Amino acid sequence: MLRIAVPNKGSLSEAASAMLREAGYSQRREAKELLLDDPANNAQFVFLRPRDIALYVGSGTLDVGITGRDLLLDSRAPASEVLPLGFARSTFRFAGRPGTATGVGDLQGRRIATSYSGLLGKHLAEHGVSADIVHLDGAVETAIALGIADVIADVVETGTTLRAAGLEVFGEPVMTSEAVLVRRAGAEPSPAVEVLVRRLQGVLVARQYVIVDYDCPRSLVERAFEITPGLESPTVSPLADPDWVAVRAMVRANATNRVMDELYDLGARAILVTSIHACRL
Ligand SMILES: Nc1ncnc2c1ncn2[C@@H]1O[C@H](COP(=O)(O)OP(=O)(O)OP(=O)(O)O)[C@@H](O)[C@H]1O
Ligand SMILES: O=P(O)(O)OC[C@H]1O[C@H](OP(=O)(O)OP(=O)(O)O)[C@H](O)[C@@H]1O
Ligand SMILES: [Mg+2]
Repeated sequence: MLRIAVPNKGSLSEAASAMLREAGYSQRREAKELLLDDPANNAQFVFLRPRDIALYVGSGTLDVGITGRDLLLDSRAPASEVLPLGFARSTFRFAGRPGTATGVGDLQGRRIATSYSGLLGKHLAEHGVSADIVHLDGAVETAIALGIADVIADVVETGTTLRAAGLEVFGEPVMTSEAVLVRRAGAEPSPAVEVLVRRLQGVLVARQYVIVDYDCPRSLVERAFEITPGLESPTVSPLADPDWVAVRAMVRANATNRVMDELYDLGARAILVTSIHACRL
């Protein structure tokens, strides 16, 4: 049986369960459930703090888990990323009151508040900077106003929290993060994990791509293929009119309208866009 760690609360929790549900697995209905058996898929889900997931997976207690890339690195657990999952995207950055510092090189001897001491410590060491790390559980942005830190290192998404605290980012981002599927480093290949990965990849593709169908004059197909090359190559079917063909190709969902405009301008007609419910590439 495959044992899968899933975040029980926080930014990752709902999106992780939604993705697993889309991939055909059972997910809990009650936020307090800690364990969920999914006999149809020979799987068991264990709902844990996202910060602890890499530890359970790295120790081999659980087979795979969903956590944040930043949490994985912060944990220093012997687990590695198998598949990026495309949600909970964020950057990990330094911030302070305007004018405090311009980069990591200015942080020698300063007090830096963070919930990611492992990640920050490694970054400072890589830059030869010795600073005083103040470890906090959350609400790190308030630490400067309360006088216990000079700068912070924290997760930034929209920047709203920083602005509200009167802080500005400085220097290069320490890292970019998103939700990731993790496995014990060096784990043996496992058919059950491969099925999970293929299913999750199918969800990612179904979310990121649409199918475009259109009719195209035969004389223009080469130029139409440049607009819709598809993943491997577009499907072409004959039409009753020998001068026209029907074309079908996968297109990035965020390019849908640009592609439709370009096809129309080229001379394609009856351009239809359909969402993908599920797929295996
Ligand atoms: N505002 C955000 N936008 C995107 N990702 C975020 C955001 N806040 C946290 N994350 C990501 O969520 C993961 C942290 O999850 P965790 O549940 O520990 O913290 P949280 O979402 O801040 O929850 P809480 O603070 O309620 O405990 C990290 O991978 C982090 O990058
Ligand atoms: O750039 P933003 O879109 O504002 O998002 C970033 C904020 O979101 C998270 O905080 P959360 O609400 O989880 O509170 P916490 O600091 O207590 O973890 C994170 O720790 C940042 O504070
Ligand atoms: Mg938080």
